[in-house]
Amino acid sequence: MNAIEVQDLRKTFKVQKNREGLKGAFADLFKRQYSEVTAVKDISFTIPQGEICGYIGENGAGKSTTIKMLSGILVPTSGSVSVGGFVPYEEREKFVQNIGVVFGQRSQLWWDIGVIESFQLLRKVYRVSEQDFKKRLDELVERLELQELLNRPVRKLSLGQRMRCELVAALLHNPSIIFLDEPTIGLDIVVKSEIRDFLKDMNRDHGTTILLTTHDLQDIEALCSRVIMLDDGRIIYDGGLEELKQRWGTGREVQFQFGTATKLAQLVQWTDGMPVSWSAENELGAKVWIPLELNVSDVLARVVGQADITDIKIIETNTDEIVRSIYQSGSAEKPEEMIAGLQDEKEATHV
Ligand SMILES: Nc1ncnc2c1ncn2[C@@H]1O[C@H](COP(=O)(O)OP(=O)(O)OP(=O)(O)O)[C@@H](O)[C@H]1O
Repeated sequence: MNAIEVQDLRKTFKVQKNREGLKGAFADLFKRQYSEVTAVKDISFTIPQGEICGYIGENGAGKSTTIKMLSGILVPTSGSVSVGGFVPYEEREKFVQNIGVVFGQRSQLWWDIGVIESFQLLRKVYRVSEQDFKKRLDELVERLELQELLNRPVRKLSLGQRMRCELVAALLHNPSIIFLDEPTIGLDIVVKSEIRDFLKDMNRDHGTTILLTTHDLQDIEALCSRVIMLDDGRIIYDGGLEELKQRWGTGREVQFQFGTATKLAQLVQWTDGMPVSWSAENELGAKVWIPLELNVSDVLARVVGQADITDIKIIETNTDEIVRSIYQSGSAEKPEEMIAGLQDEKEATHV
C-alpha cells in the first residue's frame, strides 16, 4: 500500500508587491499589486508504506512547501495529495492521528514549561490514552536517553537535546508516517549520528514511512534507499541513491601505499594500454583514476603482485560533488558536455 500519493501537485503563492517611495506607498494603500510565486510545479510521486525517502534540493526549491501540503498546513493550488489514505487539508482531525512532523528550524514544544508537561499537552491534543502514552514515552525516553531532561524547561536545553525531545513529541501518538524537515540542522556529528540510528531503528521495528528533507547528504546516505530531487519546484530525479551515483559518478580513485620506493613511470608501464591516469606525491604513495567503464579489479591485477603494497583505498565519486553538479545543471539527465567537464576537472588533479 502507498503511504503517500501525490499527483500533479502545485502551490502558487500570491505575494504583495511594495511600490517604491512615498508615492508608491500611498498608491499601495488604495490599490494593492500582487505577483505570483509558484513554489511547487505539478509534481507527482508515490511512497510505499515503510520506505525512507530523501527529499532534496537547493534553497527555495520547494521542499518545505511540499511538506507543508503533505502535512495539511497548506492547501494545494491544484493537484491531489493523499497521505495514509486521507486528504491532509480536508480531514485534519483524523489525519493528524496518523502522522508526525518535525521542522528542524521550529519547535512544537512550549518554551517555558518542563519537557514532560509539553508531552502531556500533546497527549491531550492527539487523544492518546494514559496507558499508551506511558508505554510509548518510556520506550522513547529510554531509547533517546532523555531521563535527565524531562523536568527541564525547553529553553534550557541544548539544540541536540531539544531535537531529541522534538522527535519524541512527534512520535508520542505512534504515527505510521513522519515528515522530517531538516531534523539534523545545526547538530554536531555525534547527535546527528544518534538521530540517524534512532530513525533507522524506528523504520525497521515499526515500518514507519519517513519523508526526510535535508541539506546534509550524509543523512541521505545513512538512511535513504530512494531520493527525490527537486529543482525550482520540479522533480528532476526520483530513484535510488546508488543509481544516481552510478549514473553521475565519473569513475573511482584508488590510492596505494608502498613499502618500498615505486616510480610513477613503472606504475604507468604496468597499466599500459588502460585509460587510467596516475599521480604521485612521492615514491611511497600513488593514486590512479579509473573511469567507470573499466573494472577496478583489472587495474589492481596489473599492480598487485608486482609492487610492494602496504595499503589500498578505493574512493568512489563523492555524493556531494555529484549532487552539486546536478543542481548546477538543473537536470539529472547526464549531458555529455557535463561528463566531459567533470572528467576535465578530475584530470586536472591527475598527471
Ligand atoms: N508563504 C509564502 N509566501 C510567498 N512565497 C513563499 C512562501 N513560502 C515559500 N515561498 C517561496 O516558495 C519558494 C519555495 O520555498 P520553500 O520554502 O518551499 O523552499 P525549500 O526548498 O524548503 O528551501 P530551503 O532549503 O531554503 O528551506 C521560494 O521561492 C519561497 O520564497
